[in-house]
Amino acid sequence: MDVCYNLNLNSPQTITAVTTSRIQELKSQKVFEAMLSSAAGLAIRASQIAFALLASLGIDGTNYPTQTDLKNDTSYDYIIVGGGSAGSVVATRLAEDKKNKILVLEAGHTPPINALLAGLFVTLPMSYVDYNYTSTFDPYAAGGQGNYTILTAGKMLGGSDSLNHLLHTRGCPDDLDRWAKIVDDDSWKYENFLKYFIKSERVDDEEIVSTFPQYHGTNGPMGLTRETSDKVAPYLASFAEVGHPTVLDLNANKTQGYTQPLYMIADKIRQTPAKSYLGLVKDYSNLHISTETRVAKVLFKDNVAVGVEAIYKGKTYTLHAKKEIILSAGVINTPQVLMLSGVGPKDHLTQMKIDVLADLPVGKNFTDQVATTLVFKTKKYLLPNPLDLIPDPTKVPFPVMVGSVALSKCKKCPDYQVYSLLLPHDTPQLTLACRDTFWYRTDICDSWQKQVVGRDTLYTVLANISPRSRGSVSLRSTDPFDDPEITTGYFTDETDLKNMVKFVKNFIQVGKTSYFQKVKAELVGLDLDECSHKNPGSDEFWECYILNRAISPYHYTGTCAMGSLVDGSLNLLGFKRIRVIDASVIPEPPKGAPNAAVIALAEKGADMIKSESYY
Ligand SMILES: Cc1cc2nc3c(=O)[nH]c(=O)nc-3n(C[C@H](O)[C@H](O)[C@H](O)COP(=O)(O)OP(=O)(O)OC[C@H]3O[C@@H](n4cnc5c(N)ncnc54)[C@H](O)[C@@H]3O)c2cc1C
Repeated sequence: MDVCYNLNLNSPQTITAVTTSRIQELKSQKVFEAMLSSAAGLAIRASQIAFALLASLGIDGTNYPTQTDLKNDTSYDYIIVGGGSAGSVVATRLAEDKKNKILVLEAGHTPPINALLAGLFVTLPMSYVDYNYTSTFDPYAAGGQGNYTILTAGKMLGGSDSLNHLLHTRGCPDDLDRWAKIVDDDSWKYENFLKYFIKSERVDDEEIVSTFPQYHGTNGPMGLTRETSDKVAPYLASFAEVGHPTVLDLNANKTQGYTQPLYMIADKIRQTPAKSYLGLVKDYSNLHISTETRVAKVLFKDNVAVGVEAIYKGKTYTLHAKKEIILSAGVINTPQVLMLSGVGPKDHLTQMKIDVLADLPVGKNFTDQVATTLVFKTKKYLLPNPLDLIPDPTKVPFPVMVGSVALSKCKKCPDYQVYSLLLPHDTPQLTLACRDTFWYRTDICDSWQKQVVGRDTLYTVLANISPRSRGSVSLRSTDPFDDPEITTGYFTDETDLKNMVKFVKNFIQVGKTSYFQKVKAELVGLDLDECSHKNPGSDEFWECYILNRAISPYHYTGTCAMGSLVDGSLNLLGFKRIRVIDASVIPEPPKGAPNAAVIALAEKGADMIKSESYY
């Protein structure tokens, strides 16, 4: 078997063998070698090593609850599987009531210190705090990544929130109203759900709070700060010139327009539920957390969930839940745990030789807001000489704009969302975005980098926030440590490709505005070999471009969807004392990045648990 190398920060041996197919592919494309030989790669590696050393000194340890000593056959009131975005919120809210004895089982580690520093987010993927998942072979929509889509997922307390891109976007009120209809439960309607967004937030921006007091919270655990950079002003004006207004906040009464992002950062620290929520209860004696502990399966007695089987350092523990088990292992792993427990599609479980407890569509409906990238180069004009910049690890290292756009002015909700980064000329920033954040092939990133020498760049990730295509998560084997099989399903519904072409054409109109003309803006990277036979600018060309430059923005949802797998109270259908509370229950994605909705959903989930008679 071919083996490639990945830096493992947790281990004294910094090189570990990793074997997923895409990572093998990356090796064959010499990404890692290129990283090691380039200035950008060296910078990443140097900071990974530096922060590994800090982490190994335990400098970050005080931010989180201490490790519990697992004992076989112990009983708890609630067992939470996965201490990620949702699991941390539920654990905190339940632990606040000291009568509850809570156990959180988290497969990953305590986050390293670079997970708390926004400017270092690029150092986290492909390290030991990432599952390093890849899709199944996909020559149709994953060409730009070497035929396997990279599907980053956080493997640490705080889950994917501990390594995500920090953008706080709630989506559109209509999202919640649709979910309410799906489960026929008005408590999910936006007007009733808004309180959970508010409860989770501590917005540190006077202008937003004073303009929209009815929409925002100022006392919640998740601190939020708005980026304010004067560098983006001419760009915002350009988007306004083509009909997309500049707004103060996309999370209040307006959900369309361009704005500067509200980041999950406060007091210079990344806000993750692991730190911001669990940190509040970290010293409570009723909260028990075991990291590096993989839940293999849920144990049922008849149709009642009574415990879990978990593996810590090679030893298997049986742990009992007197009241409930809450599955919060995320869109990829919650279905894995359920299927290993005998709950899933009958044919698939039978094929895997797993006894079937319930035939349910677990793992179907995998949804991701598939994206593509558009790169404008502009005159070396706006941004200062990068040599004058002193990188600040507590800040996102470049100005960003978020745009939410509907193609029709009559629509209530946006159709696509963009994250536009302003990258200074002659820095490795473009390579960091292209190769080390969105994992394009090295030859693509090298070519883009060459084409922007001496020029500033507007690097835009454009996501289809209402995709119709669906993929799936299934088991590769019955080994709980084996990666599940993930098929993204990107563009399997052809409407998505047609719509994406419309979105791209709508977005690039900005190239015609007065400012873009003044700075001689020009799209780069349109000379891709795969599309050389297409007429540039035609719909066919853009379809080809999109398929060959498709990426995941890592906004997965839907594999245990409300309505088909869980009810409006997030109870697993057909079973008792078991809920799913994480992004997997979201039946249709929110019209924005999902984390804000996941955290609010977990707040609501905790309230629903508290309303049970046995609580
Ligand atoms: C690179 C990246 C960038 C992103 N950027 C943004 C952004 O800017 N804004 C935004 O809103 N959203 C963003 N997202 C998405 C957002 O972070 C996720 O939607 C959200 O974190 C999902 O929360 P969750 O609780 O469902 O799962 P997670 O937060 O992933 O938590 C699942 C947890 O369960 C643990 N686990 C898994 N299996 C087991 C098991 N068998 N036993 C025990 N524990 C287990 C995992 O280790 C993990 O800690 C991004 C995601 C990624 C990966």
